[in-house]
Amino acid sequence: MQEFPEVAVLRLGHRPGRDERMTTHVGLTARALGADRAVFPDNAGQSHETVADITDRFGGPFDVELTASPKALIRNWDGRIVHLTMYGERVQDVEGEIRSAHHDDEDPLLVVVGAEKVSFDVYEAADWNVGVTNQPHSEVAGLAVFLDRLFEGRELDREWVDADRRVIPMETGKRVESADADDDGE
Ligand SMILES: C[S@@+](CC[C@H](N)C(=O)[O-])C[C@H]1O[C@@H](n2cnc3c(N)ncnc32)[C@H](O)[C@@H]1O
Repeated sequence: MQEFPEVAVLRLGHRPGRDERMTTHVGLTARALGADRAVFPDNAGQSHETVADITDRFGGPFDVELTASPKALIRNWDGRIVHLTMYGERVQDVEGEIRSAHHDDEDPLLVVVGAEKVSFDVYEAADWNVGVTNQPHSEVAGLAVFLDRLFEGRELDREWVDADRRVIPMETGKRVESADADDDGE
């Protein structure tokens, strides 16, 4: 994809046990749909491991990190912040402004998604509070639609580097090849 400043996704809040799959899926969705990095709270070690393992096998570049203080990350973020929330402005109304700012900026963009109730200081810290519909649904769905709008679909054509394996798209059936097949001239 064309080089624009970094897009990082912060998962704010993680309830061990209950949120394991959701936090993992926030990371996998961030990776698959074009973000550069995901940051999880430091009690989400299992999700961190899973996302790192998928990146090792299916390629990157993509980083996943843990933080002891997600709120400090927001407070000290040197760039713009989007907070995804059902109470926010409609994504279709603000996506153009966010995209232009991201293209013009040299600073990274932080996309924040919650788990449970998000405190008001996050709404205030955000440059944009963005709703993907104003209906309650999921952080994974909201993130996927937002990233696809931000990148205007270009993320779907992304090339993956340092992958061990590659899925070959098929009309029917499942085919996964070793990425080394290219090196062997196959
Ligand atoms: C299950 S919801 C919990 C939200 C919680 N009720 C609150 O008031 O913050 C978890 C996260 O999903 C995301 N989310 C849910 N619905 C959304 C929507 N319509 N648009 C954007 N993000 C949404 C938000 O990031 C939210 O923090």
